[in-house]
Amino acid sequence: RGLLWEAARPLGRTLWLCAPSGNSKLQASVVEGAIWDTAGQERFRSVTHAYYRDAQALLLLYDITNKSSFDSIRAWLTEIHEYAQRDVVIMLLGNKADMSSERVIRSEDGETLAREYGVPFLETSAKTGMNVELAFLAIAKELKYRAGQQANEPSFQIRDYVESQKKRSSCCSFM
Ligand SMILES: Nc1nc2c(ncn2[C@@H]2O[C@H](COP(=O)(O)OP(=O)(O)OP(=O)(O)O)[C@@H](O)[C@H]2O)c(=O)[nH]1
Repeated sequence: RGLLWEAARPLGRTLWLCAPSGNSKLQASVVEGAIWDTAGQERFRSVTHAYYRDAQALLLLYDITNKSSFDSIRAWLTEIHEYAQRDVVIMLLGNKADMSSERVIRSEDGETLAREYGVPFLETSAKTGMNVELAFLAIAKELKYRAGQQANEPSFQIRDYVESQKKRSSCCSFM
């Protein structure tokens, strides 16, 4: 296992069932994809391009307990702008939200940065699973919308969807 294995690991495969609406006959297609976990460290930069260059979506994670991980997001966004597909779906995630006692990055700071770059934002926890499904679901809905876009179909806005679902989960979390 060399540099390439350390730079990116396959996390799993996805199967999207796409059924474009507005068709008289149901045309469902199964689209297969792959999810890769790429390394964040500087020393892998030159290698990780190869893994995200053709990606349809990128989840950009920082650690809410680690300021340098947050500070490197701007550099990643600049790099993505240079190397990734022009229409790539990007989502910013502030991970380790379960570690509130060690938090150094406020949720508002993540939101402000995301707004600046026009990307959706969520705080997540890989430990508790908080918002993990929502992040992947939002990306899947965006890609499905793009793939089957019909002329008179209402447009799907990933940022609005994430914001509405975030509100919905916080409004009902006490129930
Ligand atoms: N409490 C908590 N720990 C987490 C969470 N996500 C990851 N960790 C822990 O953080 C450590 C680093 O996780 P990794 O997934 O290796 O982090 P990474 O950013 O992918 O690291 P690189 O691959 O080196 O870029 C591990 O010990 C994980 O168990 C989380 O949401 N909450």
